[in-house]
Amino acid sequence: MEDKKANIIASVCIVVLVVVIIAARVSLKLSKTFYLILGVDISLILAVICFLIIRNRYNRERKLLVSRFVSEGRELRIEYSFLRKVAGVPTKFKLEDLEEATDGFRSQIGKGGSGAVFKGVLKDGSQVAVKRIEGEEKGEREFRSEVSAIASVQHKNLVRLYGYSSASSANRPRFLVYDFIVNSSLDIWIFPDRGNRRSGGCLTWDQRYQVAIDVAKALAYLHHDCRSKILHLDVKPENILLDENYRAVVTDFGLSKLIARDESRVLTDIRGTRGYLAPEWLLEHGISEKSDVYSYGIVLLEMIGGRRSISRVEVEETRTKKKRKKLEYFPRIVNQKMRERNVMEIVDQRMIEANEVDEQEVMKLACVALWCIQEKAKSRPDMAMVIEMLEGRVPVNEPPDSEVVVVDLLAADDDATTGVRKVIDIPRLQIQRERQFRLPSICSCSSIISPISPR
Ligand SMILES: Nc1ncnc2c1ncn2[C@@H]1O[C@H](COP(=O)(O)OP(=O)(O)OP(=O)(O)O)[C@@H](O)[C@H]1O
Repeated sequence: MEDKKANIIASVCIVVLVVVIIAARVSLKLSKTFYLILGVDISLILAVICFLIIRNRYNRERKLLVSRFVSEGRELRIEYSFLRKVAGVPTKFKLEDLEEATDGFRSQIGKGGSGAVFKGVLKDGSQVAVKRIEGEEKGEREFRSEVSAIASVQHKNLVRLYGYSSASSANRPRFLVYDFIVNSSLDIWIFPDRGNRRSGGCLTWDQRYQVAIDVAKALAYLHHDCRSKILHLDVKPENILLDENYRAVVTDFGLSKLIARDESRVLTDIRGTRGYLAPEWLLEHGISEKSDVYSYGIVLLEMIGGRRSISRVEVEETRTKKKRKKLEYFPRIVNQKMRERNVMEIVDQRMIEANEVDEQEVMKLACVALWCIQEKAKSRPDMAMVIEMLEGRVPVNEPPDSEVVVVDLLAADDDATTGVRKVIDIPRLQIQRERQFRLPSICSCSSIISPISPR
């Protein structure tokens, strides 16, 4: 616009000067004054033409420079976003992007303690799982620990955090965007259909064994190979996703804790899911990576048996013949059967029927699991050692005859039998020594932690 204006003014000036020359020629003939006016006019016309040439050249160069900067900037931005992707740096999404990706949060694929999870497709075609984190204070804490823990980790058995969207105001939900893992979580592949939770099918023995190794590798990486030690603190089948090849991908870092490499224990508020909690949450001073090892041990047992570590079974009273529900602690049964050399009796019946189970491997997995759930944290192996044992590079000895504490065995509600996380309230828990729960052998269950009052 500016250019056009200047060109018009210059052209008008030239025309005026030419008109002046013509008028002077007509009125003054070839007099001295005419030549003077002609000289001045020609100099002015030349000056205007020079000005136009210089100005246009300057403008052309400026435009070239600007367009070069713009294209370089675009290239830089593309390169930067590529590098972010390669380095795994999470992207910050706008709420509208996520609304568009999830078609207005329509297809819910799961629901956890912190909020619902939706399936979505991003503009570049990537399939994602969008987790909506609700709750003001708790939501913010979970959001922060999840982003800080997972943003810095890269491992094929850990879910990739694609991005996030933080709340614009305090009471609005936050979002975490993960890679979509097609086969959902392990629980639906190992526990038979439970009415409220659909069953995905029955994972084969080989697949279960592989999942055990994959999860061990993910945890070993978090515990030993990251700049800070990362404690997951919520290891359970619901937080182990299965990809298209039924390989495990550990997710949900909402409760995780980063601790310095040289810190061996850390004091923190009690968190996790009933049924998977290590006894040191209440019995010792602080927790450590061995608390994850404990939860992992419970998951191993659940994979072998195709049942929760704590379940309600119906029993008939011998005297009254009345039916009543009783809580059964699976690790205790595993221990007994192992001692009696009847380990195949604890295996998921569906795998036995398919005739696909290797007894030696069952023995090995059960022993590793019982090592992992030892009462004393220091008696448990670390995750690196678990991998060595599972992959057969280190022999697995029979676990020692030590006490194992059952956390929440007498919980009044059903949480421990469903894997649903509940905030655990310490003042409402007490530790009791219950003789009738003493196990006869390797894994003796002598302490019960139960709520003082039912919820
Ligand atoms: N990345 C993902 N890809 C596919 N499905 C997912 C993904 N993340 C979560 N899900 C599904 O959503 C469910 C809920 O996940 P979420 O992590 O919110 O809750 P949870 O682990 O069950 O409970 P809590 O958060 O209380 O421990 C999972 O069990 C799984 O079925």
